[in-house]
Amino acid sequence: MASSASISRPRFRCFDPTSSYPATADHPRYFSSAVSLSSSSSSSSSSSSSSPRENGFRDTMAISNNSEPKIVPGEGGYVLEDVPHLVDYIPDLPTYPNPLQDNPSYSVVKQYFVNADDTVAQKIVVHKDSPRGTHFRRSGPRQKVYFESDEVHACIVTCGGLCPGLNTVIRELVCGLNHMYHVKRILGIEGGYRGFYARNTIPLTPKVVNDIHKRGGTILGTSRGGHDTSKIVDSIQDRGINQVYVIGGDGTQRGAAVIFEEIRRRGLKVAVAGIPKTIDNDIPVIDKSFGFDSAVEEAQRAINAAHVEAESVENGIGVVKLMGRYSGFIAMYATLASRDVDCCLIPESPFYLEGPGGLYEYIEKRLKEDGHIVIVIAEGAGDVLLSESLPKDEQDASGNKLLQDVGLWLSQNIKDHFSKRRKMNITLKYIDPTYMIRAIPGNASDNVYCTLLAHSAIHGAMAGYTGFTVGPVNGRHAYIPFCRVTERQNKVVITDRMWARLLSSTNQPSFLDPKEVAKKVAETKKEDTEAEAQLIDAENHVEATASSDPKDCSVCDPNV
Ligand SMILES: Nc1ncnc2c1ncn2[C@@H]1O[C@H](COP(=O)(O)OP(=O)(O)O)[C@@H](O)[C@H]1O
Ligand SMILES: O=P(O)(O)OC[C@H]1O[C@](O)(COP(=O)(O)O)[C@@H](O)[C@@H]1O
Ligand SMILES: [Mg+2]
Repeated sequence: MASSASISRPRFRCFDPTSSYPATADHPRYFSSAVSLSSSSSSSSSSSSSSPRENGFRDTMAISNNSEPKIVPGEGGYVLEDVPHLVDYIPDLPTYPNPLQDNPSYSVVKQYFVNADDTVAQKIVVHKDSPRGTHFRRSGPRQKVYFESDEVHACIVTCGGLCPGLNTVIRELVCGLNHMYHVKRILGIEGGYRGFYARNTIPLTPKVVNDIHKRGGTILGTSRGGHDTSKIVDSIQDRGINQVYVIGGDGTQRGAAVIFEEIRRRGLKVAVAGIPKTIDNDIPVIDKSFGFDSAVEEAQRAINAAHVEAESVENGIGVVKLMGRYSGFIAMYATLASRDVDCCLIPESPFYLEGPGGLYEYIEKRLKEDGHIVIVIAEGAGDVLLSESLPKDEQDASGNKLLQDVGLWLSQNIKDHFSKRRKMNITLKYIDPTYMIRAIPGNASDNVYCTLLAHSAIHGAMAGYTGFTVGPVNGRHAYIPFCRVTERQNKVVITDRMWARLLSSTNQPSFLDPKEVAKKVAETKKEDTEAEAQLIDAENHVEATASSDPKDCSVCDPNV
């Protein structure tokens, strides 16, 4: 679902020749301005007996807080957007054989360990002459790990809104760490980010989490706001935590990115791994977020009820409001799945009520032809119309825009229009299942998906990767740098085939004038071409910088 139309460009920086670190089997040299340290680390010796603030603590060392994207060019326009690794800022860390090699469940697998060079292509539809394009490091277990089992002290935190499958991810992190890597010390941080410094922790064991995947919500609790980076990292240091698993949406991943930066600045041997959670499916790059399928499935029940109500009366109108603050994926997929919906309204596709081609005209047509209509509206749709009539500008504790009830507003407007102005007898039922679709446990396929996400995160952290988010890219799980999942939101592209399929299945008006459509298609094509040109630039750029005076930055800036 991540659209090629909104490919964002990597930011290319100067190649800093002082920034190289020793190549390892799993970790080839790359070009970046990553930090270099003046002395070797002894932090790998941290173990269960290490005292607070000694656990890889290197506060006094001069470490740059500047972490640039790690861009590795290859042949034919190949670009690897790599994730950070602990050895980027703590060289000479010892490695250990992966305990999975002795695990009877896994040792039977031929080629169980991922090849160090495996990467996953972001774009898989290519032309004969197109560049190979952006790739991400393939996730999975590595032959060597950077933590000994009894050295690991992991923590798990859940932040932001609820989502089906949260408890499954927690469960699989705990069981995966324990069963695959024999990790015994795992802490649950209560109540989101602020829990690091203001709440209790819960020791998590496979026994404690055994049944939690059958429950909705998160056993750890969650919150918005309350992200205080230095207090959080102090708490990580004080507790001797060296693996941080953060489950949350775009805001949470942004928070994890700054935690990672601070950890890196302090020179701590602490891996930070993000597991993307968003019921709205608005995280870019990854194919789909966990819980999304469960939510779409649950939304069917509300749509079904609206349909039954609407078709049982004369001029019946069913309005269902679904989640989707900025992205209309839930509404779009719920509509496509249901086939009972006559009109789907999402934030990405502006609509209007009055006049030819407007919503009222379409409703009247449906009522005349079918006797009823079902409308699905995402909560962020029609935001402009709504704020014109009811101006209000509020935010939640995380800075997300607080929305007014568009379903109620639309229902009232439809009633006023048909009853008062058109003098038609209509019966409108408004159903708002908002929180019902996210408070459920994950369904079967989401539960399997959550397991893979948790395992990817564990393998990555054990292998020493840090500052990354996990997720499938074109079906293969990968490690994605935080910046790539936070730089924009995934949105329904209304010039893509999926939205066209929806328009064709509901037969609703597009609410767009044909000139606007042509303009959008042209914009999309231009963005695609620019993104491809950027990839070629990337390769040329790195070649040029590697062979030029590193102080000459004119080659670094594509605008020069
Ligand atoms: N830019 C940011 N920097 C640091 N923390 C952030 C940032 N944006 C959000 N957060 C924190 O991430 C957590 C979750 O964010 P929120 O937007 O509520 O949910 P989600 O992660 O689901 O998008 C909150 O505790 C919030 O304070
Ligand atoms: O009322 P709350 O808990 O703030 O949550 C409502 C919001 O959460 C969302 O599901 C998205 O939240 P996240 O960013 O946490 O995934 C929106 O669709 C919705 O507006
Ligand atoms: Mg969010």
